[in-house]
Amino acid sequence: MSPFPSPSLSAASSTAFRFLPAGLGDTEDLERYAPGGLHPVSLGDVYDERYRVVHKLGAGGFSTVWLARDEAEQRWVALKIVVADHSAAIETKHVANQQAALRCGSQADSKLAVEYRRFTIDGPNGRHLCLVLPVLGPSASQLSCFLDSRITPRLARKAAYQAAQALANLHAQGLCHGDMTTANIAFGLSDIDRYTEDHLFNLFGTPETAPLETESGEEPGPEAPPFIVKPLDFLASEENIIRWDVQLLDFDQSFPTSSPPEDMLGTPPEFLAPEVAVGLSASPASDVWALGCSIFRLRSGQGPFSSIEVWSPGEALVIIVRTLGNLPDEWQRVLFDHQGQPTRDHEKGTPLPESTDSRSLRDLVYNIYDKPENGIVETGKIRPGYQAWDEAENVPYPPSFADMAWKPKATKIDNVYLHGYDDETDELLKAMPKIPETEAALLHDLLSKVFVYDPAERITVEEMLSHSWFHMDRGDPLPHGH
Ligand SMILES: Nc1ncnc2c1ncn2[C@@H]1O[C@H](COP(=O)(O)OP(=O)(O)OP(=O)(O)O)[C@@H](O)[C@H]1O
Repeated sequence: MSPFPSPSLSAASSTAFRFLPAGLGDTEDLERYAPGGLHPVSLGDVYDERYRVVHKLGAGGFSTVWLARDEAEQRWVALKIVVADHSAAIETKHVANQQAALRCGSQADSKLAVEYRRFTIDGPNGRHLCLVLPVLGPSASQLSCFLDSRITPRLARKAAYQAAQALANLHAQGLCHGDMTTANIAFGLSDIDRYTEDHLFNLFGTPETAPLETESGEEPGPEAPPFIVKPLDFLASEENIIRWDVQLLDFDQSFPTSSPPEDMLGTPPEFLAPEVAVGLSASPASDVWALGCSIFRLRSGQGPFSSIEVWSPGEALVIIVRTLGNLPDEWQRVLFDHQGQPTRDHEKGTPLPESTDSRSLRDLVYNIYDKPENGIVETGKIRPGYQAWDEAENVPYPPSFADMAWKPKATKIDNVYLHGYDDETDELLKAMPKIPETEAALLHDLLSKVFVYDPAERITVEEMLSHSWFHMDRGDPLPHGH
């Protein structure tokens, strides 16, 4: 059990829902179609007299992102439309830093995906910042996600190296990213501008939509769109247009190394460096910690300090301590409030709870599992079958993705597909083939230089770039077509 009540869970349980789920899987938070929230976008809308919305690319905590045709330049763009409440803050807070990131990103081969331009939209829910971005493929969080999706070891090393190069590039310019997570590492697409709208629909299907309905049966007002759109799935096509290249995106939290923000970073706690979690400043070293977490997730499908119990800095520290041992003495005196945030207020704060169990970074690394040959493992045991909720989960990616990604849930162990988070799955995972020992030794060596408490002792991203784990494939040509 978590020592802190989860803010997100308690907020959700106390809120009545206005809208019925759209039944399209993972979409934006529909309740944010309200004043101050998301802009209601419909397919076919034209913004800034030139961007025609053709499909949806995704949604995040603060925005919806749309595939749009730029009629002025005859090219595809991603329109990121930020919630109204957040727009002004992003616009004013980091303009200078973003400009610096833009300058840095405009250099050839910077591996930073920076916006082409920005404008604002006035709508029923307020004024929204709208960023015009290059269209990218799936994020590393989508492609390397627990039992749903994994990337091949070779691609994991390449993507990790490129993410490290991108971060080194930023650091060399005196900037920190501030939100270095797998959600902000995205795979590129091979020349999407060569496709017409019809061609894209042939590849990925026409947009799937569902009417937006309210719990009460009343008609939604102008604050909500009439239809919700299912995001385009780049892995749903037989043709693979995803490149073996990644870019770093989202510079909303970037800052000059010389003036770190005073507030806690908005980074998901599982990527938060321990010094930041105890209330000290973010720095290039805290980016390196987050990069280490991202590298582990790229290679294994999950973060080293991820868990359903990690919602706050305090909870992240509990799992870090369980893995790396006691915090430095001074940090042990820091108190945490009931939401797991560090506080100096002795009335509101309590020390971190003592860790009762432990695990090692070494075990985490050496237990990374890989795809079995042909997606099948036979142990000789007879196991009871398991009925998946959605049989599509057990269908592997099309063959054109074979050298890039695989689905653990399409893996059969004895007669059972890998399915969910229960004791049986833990048992099934033991039968999966593990990362080769030579690679595990290198990865463990790299990560033990990253996951060091003292930021001054932590490896720099520049130093990381020469580590042998990244260069294991040196001399081996990339798979055909990459
Ligand atoms: N340039 C892009 N090209 C293609 N898809 C994109 C692009 N930018 C974002 N997306 C898609 O939109 C989703 C949301 O984007 P993003 O994570 O940047 O939003 P956000 O509101 O800043 O969210 P958060 O802060 O929660 O990460 C991403 O997961 C991705 O699927």
